Amino acid sequence: MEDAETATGLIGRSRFTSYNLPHSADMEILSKQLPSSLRDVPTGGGLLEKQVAGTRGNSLGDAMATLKEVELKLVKTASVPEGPLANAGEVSRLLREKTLEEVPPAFIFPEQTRATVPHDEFCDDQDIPTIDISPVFTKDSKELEYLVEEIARACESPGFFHVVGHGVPEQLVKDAQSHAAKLFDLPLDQKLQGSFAAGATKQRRGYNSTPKTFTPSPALIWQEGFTLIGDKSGQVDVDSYAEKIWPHDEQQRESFCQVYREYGGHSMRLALILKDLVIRALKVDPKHFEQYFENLTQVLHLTWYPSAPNPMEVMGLNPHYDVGFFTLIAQDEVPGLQLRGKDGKWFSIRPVPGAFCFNVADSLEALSNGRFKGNLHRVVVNKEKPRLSITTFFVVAFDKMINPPPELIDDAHPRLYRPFTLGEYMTSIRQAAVDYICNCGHLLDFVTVDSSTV
Ligand SMILES: O=C(O)CCC(=O)C(=O)O
Ligand SMILES: [Fe+2]
Repeated sequence: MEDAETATGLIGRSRFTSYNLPHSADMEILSKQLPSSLRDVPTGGGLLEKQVAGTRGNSLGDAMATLKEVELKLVKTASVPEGPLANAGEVSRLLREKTLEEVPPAFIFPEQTRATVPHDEFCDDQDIPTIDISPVFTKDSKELEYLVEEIARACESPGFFHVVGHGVPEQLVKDAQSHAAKLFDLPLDQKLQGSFAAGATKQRRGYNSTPKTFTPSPALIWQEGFTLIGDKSGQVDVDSYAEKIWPHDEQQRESFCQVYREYGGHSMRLALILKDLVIRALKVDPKHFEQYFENLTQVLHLTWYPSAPNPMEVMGLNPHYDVGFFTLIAQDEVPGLQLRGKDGKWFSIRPVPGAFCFNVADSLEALSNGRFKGNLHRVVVNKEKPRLSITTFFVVAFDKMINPPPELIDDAHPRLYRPFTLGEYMTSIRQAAVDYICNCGHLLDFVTVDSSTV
C-alpha cells in the first residue's frame, strides 16, 4: 500500500535538508556538530516553542533531565490546563461520562501528520518474533545457546520482539494495569497533586495531564501519563507521588505503592537478564559493557490512551525512536502500538497475552555499532476502547562515553557513531535536533561519524 502516509511518514536522511534548524548563537557551535549535509540549511523560527516542545520531549528525556528554573517555568506555564478541552485528563473524564462527541481542537493533528493505518491493521505474525527466555532459568546449555542466537537475529531485525517465559508473575502485571487504570480514573485535581507542575518534583515525573511529544504541530497528544524512576536495586520512587495523591487514604496509597514496588523489582530483574542475553548475542567481551550498567536506571511510564470520537484525527504518541538501551512494554489487550517496517509501511503489533515487547533503543544501537537496530514507532487510538501500557525504559550511565567494543569495529564494519554521552544526547544534541525528530528523524543521525568535527 503506497499511501500518502508511507510517503510523508518515511522521512530518512534524504529529507534532512527540509528541516528547520535552530538559529542564534548556538548555530555556530551546532553547525560544527552537524553532518556536512546539514550545514548551511536555512534556519527556521519558533525556536523557543520548539525548545519547550523539546524539553517536554519524551517521557524518558523529561523524566531524566532536571529542568533548569527557566525551563521549569516555561513547561509549567505550558502545562497549566488551558481549559478543560485542552487537557487530556479532562477529556478522558468527559469520554467516560459519554459527554464528548468530537475531538477538541487542541488535539487535532494537521492532516499530513496523521496516521492512516488504523489500530487493528496488523503485519504477519511471523514478522515479529515471540521469544521464550525460560532457558535462562532452566540453564539447559543447548537451549540457552539457541536463545542467544534468536535474540541476536531479532535485535538485528526487526529490533522488536515479544518476550515470554520471563518469570514476571502474570498477576502482578494485571495488578499493575488495574492500579494504573484506577489512578487515571481519579478526579483530575487529585491526579494533579502528584504532578511535577504541583511541585512534587522538578522533573517531568509523576502525573502528566497534557503531554506533548515530538509533534511538528502544537497539537496535544491523546494520552495521560504517570512516570516513576527506579534504580538498579529495583526500587522505584512511587511513595513520594502516592503521598501527594492519597494524603488521607493510607490503604489506597499502600496498595498502589506495593504493586509498583514489586513491579519495579521484577522489571529490573528481567532487564538485567535481557541485557546479559543481548551482550552475549553480540559475542563480545562483556567487561566492556560493565561501565554502562553500574547505575542502570529504569523509567517506568504508565500511559492511558482514551478512546477517541474520531481516532484518526489524534495521535496517542507521535513517531519516535527510544533513546535508552532497550525498552520493555506491557501492552494490555487493546492494540495501538505501531512500528514502521523496513518497507516504510506502518503496522500494528498484535498484543501477545502475558508478553513484554522488547524494543532496541538508541544507546544499544550505538553500542552495537549499528548491528542491532531500533524502529520508529508510535501509538494510534481507536473509537471503542481506551488503551493502557506500562512502558519501562532502561537507561545506561549518563556520563560514560558510548563507544562500541573494539570487536565490533573493523574494515567491514567501520565506526558509525562518534563517542558521545547519553547525558549530552538527551540534552544539547536533542535540543539541536528537535525539528528533525519532530519530523520522524532519528536522533542517532546527529552523532554519526561524519557529523563530528574530528
Ligand atoms: O504505549 C506504548 O505501547 C508504547 C509507548 C512508547 O513507545 C513510549 O512511551 O516510548
Ligand atoms: Fe517509545
